[in-house]
Amino acid sequence: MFLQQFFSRNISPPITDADDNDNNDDRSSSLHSQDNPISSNNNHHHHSKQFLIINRLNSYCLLSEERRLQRKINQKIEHELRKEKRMARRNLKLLLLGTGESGKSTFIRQMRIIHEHGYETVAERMEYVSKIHQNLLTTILTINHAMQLLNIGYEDPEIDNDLKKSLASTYNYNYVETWRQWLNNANRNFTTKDDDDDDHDDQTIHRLQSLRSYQLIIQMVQNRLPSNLYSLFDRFWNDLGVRQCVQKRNEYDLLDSSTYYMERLNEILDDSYVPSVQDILHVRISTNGINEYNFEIDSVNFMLVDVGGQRTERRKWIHCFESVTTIIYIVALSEFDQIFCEPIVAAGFGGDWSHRYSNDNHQDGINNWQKPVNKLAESKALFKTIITSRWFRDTSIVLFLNKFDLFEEKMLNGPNRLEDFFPDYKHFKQTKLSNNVVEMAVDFILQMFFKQNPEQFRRHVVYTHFTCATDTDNIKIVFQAVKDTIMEQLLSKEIQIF
Ligand SMILES: Nc1nc2c(ncn2[C@@H]2O[C@H](COP(=O)(O)OP(=O)(O)OP(=O)(O)O)[C@@H](O)[C@H]2O)c(=O)[nH]1
Ligand SMILES: [Mg+2]
Repeated sequence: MFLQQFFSRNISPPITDADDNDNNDDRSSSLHSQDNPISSNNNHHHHSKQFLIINRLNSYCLLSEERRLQRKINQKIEHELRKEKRMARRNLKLLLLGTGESGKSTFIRQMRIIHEHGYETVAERMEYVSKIHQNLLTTILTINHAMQLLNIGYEDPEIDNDLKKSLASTYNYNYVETWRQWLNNANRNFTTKDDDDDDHDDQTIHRLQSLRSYQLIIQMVQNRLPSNLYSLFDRFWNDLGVRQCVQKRNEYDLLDSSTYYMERLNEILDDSYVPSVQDILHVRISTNGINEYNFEIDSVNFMLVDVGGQRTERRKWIHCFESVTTIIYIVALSEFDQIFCEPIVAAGFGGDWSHRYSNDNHQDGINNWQKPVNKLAESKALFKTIITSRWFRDTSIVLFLNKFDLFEEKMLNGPNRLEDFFPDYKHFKQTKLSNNVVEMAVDFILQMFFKQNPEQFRRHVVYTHFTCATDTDNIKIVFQAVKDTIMEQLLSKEIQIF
C-alpha cells in the first residue's frame, strides 16, 4: 500500500534542472552559426557594396567556411535520418545496471512473466528446483558458519552435529572426491585420514566451513535435496540460537531469499514440489557476463541488457555501453545496514572491522578491493560513476529504489537504525516534520542519490520509482510508466536514438 502511495508521486522528475542549451549539440551548432562570418556577411550584403568587394576578396575563405557549414548540415540531416529510421523500427536498448544482488535479473524475470507468459508450464518451473534447493542449503551453511563467527550457540546443541553428519552422508562420495581435487589443484597442504570415512567427512566439512567455500557442496545439489532433511532443517530454523543469528544478518552475508524459503520448507522439500512463480522470483542466481533479452511491447522492440553487478563482473560492462536509449539503475534500499562482502572480504571475515560500517570508503574509488564497505554506499558511488560517464551523455536515466518490502520491514521492525550507518540522517530527520519513519528514510536516501548528479550533469533528468522486484503487479505499473516516459522523451527528442 505504501509502495503505491509512493509510486503515484514519483514519476515527476525530481531533478529537472536540465539545461536545454547545455550540451545540446544541435542547438550549440546553431548558436555558432550566428557568429559565423557567412551569416554576418550576408547581413551586411544588403547594406554595403563596399563590403561586397571585401567579401569577394575573401571568397576562398568563405567557400571553405560554407563547405564546412554545409557538411555540418549534412551530418545533422544524416543523424536525423538515422534517428527516424530507428524510430520507425522502434528498437530501444535499455541497460540494467546496479551492484550485485540489487535485483536486475529479477526484473528481467518479471518482464518474461508480464510480456511472455514466462514460467507458465510446469516443465519450465521444474528447472528451478535445484537452484532453489541450492539457495536453501546456502542459507543453512551460511547461518551455521556465522554462528561460530558471532559466537552464538544453538539452543539445541545437537543440531550442529546432526547437520554435519546428515550432509556428509548425503553428499558422501562425490563431495569428498571433488573437495580433494579442489585442494590438490589449489596446491594446499592437506593431509587426510583415509581409514575412517566418518571422520573424513567431518574433517572435510569443517574445512569447508572454515574456508567459507560452500560452492562445492552446493554444486552437489544437481537435482534436489532429499526430503528426509525436512525435520532437521525445520528444527534448525526454529532453534532460538538460529533466530538470534538471523537477527544479526547484516553482520554476515545471508541471501535475501533465505527467510522466504525457510518459511516454506515443508513444500520446498516435498518430493512432489513444483516451484511457484513467486518461488522463482525469489531465487538468487548471480549473473555472469552480459545477457540480452528482446521483448516486443506495443510493436516497440525493447532490448533489455542484464549484466552481472558484482565487482569482478563490472569490468565487462563497457562492452554494452554503445547506443543505449535508457539506463535503469537499480539500488537495493534494504542494503543500508549491510557490508560489502566479496571474496577478498569474505576470506578475511574477521578482518578490518573498523571499516565495516563506514560509508565513506567509496571515496577511495570503486576499484578498492581491500576494505569492506557499506553496500548502499557502494551502490551510490557506482551510480555517480554511471551518471557522470561520457558514455551516457545523451542517455536517459531511470532509478529504481528496489527491495522496498525488505526496507520497510527493516525500518519498522529491524534491529538497526539508518543513522547508525549514515550519520547525516540524524540531522535530516530533525528538519522533517513527518512522523512516518519509512517516508523520511526513503526521502533521505533519494536525496543522497540525487546529490550524485552534479551541476554540470544536470541535463540528466532522473526518473525514480520505488520498486519491489518480486511483486509482479508493482513492476507491471512501474514498467508501463517507464515505457511511457521513454516514448514521450523520444517524441520530444529529449533523448538520443542511435
Ligand atoms: N524481497 C525482495 N527480494 C528481492 C527484490 N528484488 C530482488 N530480490 C531478491 O534479491 C536477490 C538478488 O536478485 P538478482 O535479481 O539476482 O540481483 P542482480 O542484480 O541480478 O544480481 P547480479 O546478477 O549479481 O548482478 C534474489 O534472491 C531476488 O529474489 C525485492 O524487491 N524484494
Ligand atoms: Mg543478475
